Amino acid sequence: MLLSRLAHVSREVAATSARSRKIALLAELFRDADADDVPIVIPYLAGRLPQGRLGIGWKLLGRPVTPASEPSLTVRDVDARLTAVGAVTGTGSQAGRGRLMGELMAAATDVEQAFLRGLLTGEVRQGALDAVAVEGLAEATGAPPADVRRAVMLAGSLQTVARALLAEGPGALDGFRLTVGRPVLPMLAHTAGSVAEAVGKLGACAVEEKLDGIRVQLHRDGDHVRIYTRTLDDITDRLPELTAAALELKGDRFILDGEVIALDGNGRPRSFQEIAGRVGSRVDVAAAAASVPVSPVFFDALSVDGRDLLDLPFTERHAELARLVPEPLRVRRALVSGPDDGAAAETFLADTLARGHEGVVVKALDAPYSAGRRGASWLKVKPVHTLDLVVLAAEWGHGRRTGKLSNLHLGARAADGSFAMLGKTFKGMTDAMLTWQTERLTELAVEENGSVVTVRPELVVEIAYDGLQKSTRYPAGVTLRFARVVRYREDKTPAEADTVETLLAAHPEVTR
Ligand SMILES: Nc1ncnc2c1ncn2[C@@H]1O[C@H](COP(=O)(O)OP(=O)(O)OP(=O)(O)O)[C@@H](O)[C@H]1O
Repeated sequence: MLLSRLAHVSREVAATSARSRKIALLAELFRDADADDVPIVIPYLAGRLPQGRLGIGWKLLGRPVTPASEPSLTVRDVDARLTAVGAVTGTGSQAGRGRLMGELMAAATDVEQAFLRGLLTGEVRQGALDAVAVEGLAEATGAPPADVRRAVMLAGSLQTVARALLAEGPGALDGFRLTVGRPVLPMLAHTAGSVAEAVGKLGACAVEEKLDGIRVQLHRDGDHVRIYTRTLDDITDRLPELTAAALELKGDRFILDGEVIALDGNGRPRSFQEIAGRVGSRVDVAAAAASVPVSPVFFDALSVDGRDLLDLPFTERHAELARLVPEPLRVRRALVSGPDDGAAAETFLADTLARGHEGVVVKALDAPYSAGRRGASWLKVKPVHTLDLVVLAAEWGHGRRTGKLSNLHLGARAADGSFAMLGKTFKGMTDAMLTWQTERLTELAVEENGSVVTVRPELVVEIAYDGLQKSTRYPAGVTLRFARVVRYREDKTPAEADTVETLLAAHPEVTR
């Protein structure tokens, strides 16, 4: 497929607000795409690079190049050329990269150049596009949209499903069933302001401890155990304790969902940083396991003995979990019959906080498992408000912070897929964090204007704040009070950052 086709469709999709028109445009595009174009076309449409990071900064893109008069570049050419730019390293690499980028831009028409600039600086990012693309794909291939959606949920990737559908037709969907050994995206939670609000919304529910560790999905098939993160990375080799624990359980074919945590000598949870460090360390696993031993705590069962449990109500999935997993390895919970029983939920929250955990997750008893979605039937309640925001820019620091990128510009997702700036912060950063963020943000830089460095919106940072206040200076009409950095969330993509809409909904006192 020619890049020019994609660039024009991308422009038209962005320009129309009608969902049905977007779907029709994408369906036409998919009809013309080869299965091998898909791994490039889908991320490009959403404004993502299949290579992830390329470190192509604004300096390389800054120079204008006369555009080609006729389109000739295919999407696969462009992808290969960008991979080549990313591969140039070492002394003189900046000049080498500049030359390759110049050649690419010279081969592109003006519409293609604009598309590539947007792609490389993160501006074409269209957050809400994946859902529309699923519909477009269904229309192009004659597959039922609901079946495509479920296949995407189970495959954890639109690209994988699109490629199979375009190559083999609707029959390819049979290959995407819940299977032990193939991870699925985990179900996520919405936020509620209080336990009373959560119980009021859900009625009969389980109130569970919210453990501040790392989400894990554990697959066991006989003696084979695999462990995946919420981004579906395989971390089996880093957590030998989990494999051992899985082999002790009663069943021999299952998929469980849970959290890995570490406890100190007094049985209180160790910090998230210690667990993250442990899970992130690949080198001397035995030494890491000796200094920070971890254990799993499970809260859901997705498949048992080859039976897919996803559509069963939580009560039934939990009964299966309880059959396989002994109580000490299950999350602590209280069953609450509804709002009249709210005091029991409050007591459980207070007790959970006293034991050092960060809050609770309130779960509807009758709800299915919505893999890959932020289901309305899981509501988390934490006393400290935090938001996951995207770093849009950073300012060079002064004094002790000279040479470091310090003051962060923070954005939440807006309805159109762009990011709306909510405010700035230079608080809460450790020295190690400053060094790390300076390095990462420099790689992501797209423009430098005075002391402000604009970056590709890729880094997600967790921010604590004391409240919202009205502000005419910021696009959403509000700004954060006393925002401070808690930690970077490298396990989250910008598409998972909090939205302006949910933020405003959580603060009716400001928007009234
Ligand atoms: N009992 C539990 N049930 C479900 N998730 C739990 C539970 N205990 C801890 N968690 C963790 O909480 C997360 C659910 O919150 P959410 O979906 O908003 O993700 P999150 O943004 O990572 O949450 P946060 O940033 O508040 O930790 C899960 O991904 C999981 O890692």
